[in-house]
Amino acid sequence: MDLKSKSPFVSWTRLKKSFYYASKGIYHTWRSEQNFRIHIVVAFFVFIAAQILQVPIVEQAILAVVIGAVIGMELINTALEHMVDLVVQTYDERAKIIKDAAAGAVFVFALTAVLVGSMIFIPRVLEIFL
Ligand SMILES: Nc1ncnc2c1ncn2[C@@H]1O[C@H](COP(=O)(O)OP(=O)(O)OP(=O)(O)O)[C@@H](O)[C@H]1O
Repeated sequence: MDLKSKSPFVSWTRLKKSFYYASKGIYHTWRSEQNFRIHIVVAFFVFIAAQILQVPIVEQAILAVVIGAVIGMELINTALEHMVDLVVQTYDERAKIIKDAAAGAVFVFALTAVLVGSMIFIPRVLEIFL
């Protein structure tokens, strides 16, 4: 076997390409999905609030994980919506189930993020006002 033709352990060109395509997917979702834009803006303000309220780094990491999960799930939801639209051009009950279940998954993640955010922020905000 020709060893030179073997692909390297890490190809920087391929790595750069995959980052480029991933950023295109994120940009497309930002342009087309209102919920995605809302999640990103909320994430930004949560980060600012965490700095102002001096939330400990471990709790900030937990916030980052739940917010990242919501944003990632929104991207998967967008991919699924496009996949369904590519395959199904007419009304189909199965298409409805796929889209509704994917939207439901985003909703569950978003509710979890709100719950975690409330657990972290509400006691601190109450401490300021009470
Ligand atoms: N081909 C289809 N067959 C049956 N129901 C569909 C179909 N396409 C969409 N639907 C229903 O319409 C809803 C909205 O679908 P749509 O593709 O507009 O997504 P959306 O949730 O509005 O996404 P977006 O965030 O892009 O606005 C779906 O959740 C589903 O219930």
